Amino acid sequence: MKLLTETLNSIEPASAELREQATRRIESLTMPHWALGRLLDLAVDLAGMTRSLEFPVARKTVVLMAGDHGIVAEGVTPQPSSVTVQMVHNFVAGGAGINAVARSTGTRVVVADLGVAADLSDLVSAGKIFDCKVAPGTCNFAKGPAMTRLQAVASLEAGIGLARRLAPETDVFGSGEMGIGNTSPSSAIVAVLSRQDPGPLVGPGAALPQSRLAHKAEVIRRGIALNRPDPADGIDVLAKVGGFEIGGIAGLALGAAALRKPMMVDGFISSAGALIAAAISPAVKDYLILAHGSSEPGHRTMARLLGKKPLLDLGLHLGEGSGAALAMPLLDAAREVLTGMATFESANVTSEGVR
Ligand SMILES: Cc1cc2ncn([C@H]3O[C@H](COP(=O)(O)O)[C@@H](O)[C@H]3O)c2cc1C
Ligand SMILES: O=C(O)c1cccnc1
Repeated sequence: MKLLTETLNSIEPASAELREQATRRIESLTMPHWALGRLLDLAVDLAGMTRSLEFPVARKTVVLMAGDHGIVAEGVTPQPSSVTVQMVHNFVAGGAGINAVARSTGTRVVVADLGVAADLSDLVSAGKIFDCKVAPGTCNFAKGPAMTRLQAVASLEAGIGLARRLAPETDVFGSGEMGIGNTSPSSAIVAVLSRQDPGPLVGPGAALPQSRLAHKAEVIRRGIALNRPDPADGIDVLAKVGGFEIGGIAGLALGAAALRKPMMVDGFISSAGALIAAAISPAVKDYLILAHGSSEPGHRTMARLLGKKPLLDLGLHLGEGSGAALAMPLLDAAREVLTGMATFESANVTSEGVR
């Protein structure tokens, strides 16, 4: 609890002064007013987060958190839990979607076991993954809480610990996850925090047939009614209906914000983690960038709660951090625009009629 408290105490809002300076600089650059659109909004955001007009974004790290879910016993996903550990081996071997996308954008991928229901000691002792296992899978939240409050705090602190450990070699964090069944806790989290029925927020996840969606929604509805998570208490929501990797993502977001570093939020599950972080500390939102709009239906509500517009809209619904890795080059473009463009004055271009 000490690490969490200390982290929460050191999160400050982004700098309004640096946002203002970035805006003034952009208005002096040789283009019609705000002609690079949301790339410029991104540049302003990054200046405010990092307190620098020359914000560093070169070193990008997606932290891929893995965990299993007791709710899988309710038939809410077409896949068996064993796919989680199989995919962890695939990530380490470089063969997954995230590995391919990350290679193409110069993004490093690190894998952490937050709660996989399998023995991963071989990969841990080989230094291939971080061992942050809270427990081998959550409990079934249709029958009781997914985890204890202590475990929820442990998962948050594991994420904070990863942010701190990776910070010396990271300018921008990205969130990623793997955990069969994890669209169900994510749907529960957005339902609780938006105070809505889960029905319209629930989607197919990893290809659950349309005919099973009503069942998935009903399981989640029952889990919420049974556990009665308190929407005003993010740790309680995480403990009652969350997941260990979701707690890890929330912790990563808190840790990054405390370090004044941006975190690129991936899709549906990562946004659930971001929502938990924001429920615990609203100022964390200043340090979050929403990479893309997931095709999972509840994601629009998540984006609204986070107060963010996704950068990309490509129909992605893979997770793993793939959308976060894909959006990373936009940060380089934002930096280059702010630092590399000429001003009207320096290039001797008239700004008449532009401002
Ligand atoms: C082979 C495979 C690779 C994946 N990579 C990410 N996910 C994604 O699908 C899972 C969530 O969907 P649900 O809640 O329906 O189980 C998560 O592991 C998520 O990362 C995958 C799923 C599968 C099957
Ligand atoms: O948007 C996502 O992150 C997502 C959606 C479905 C399944 N897995 C991940």
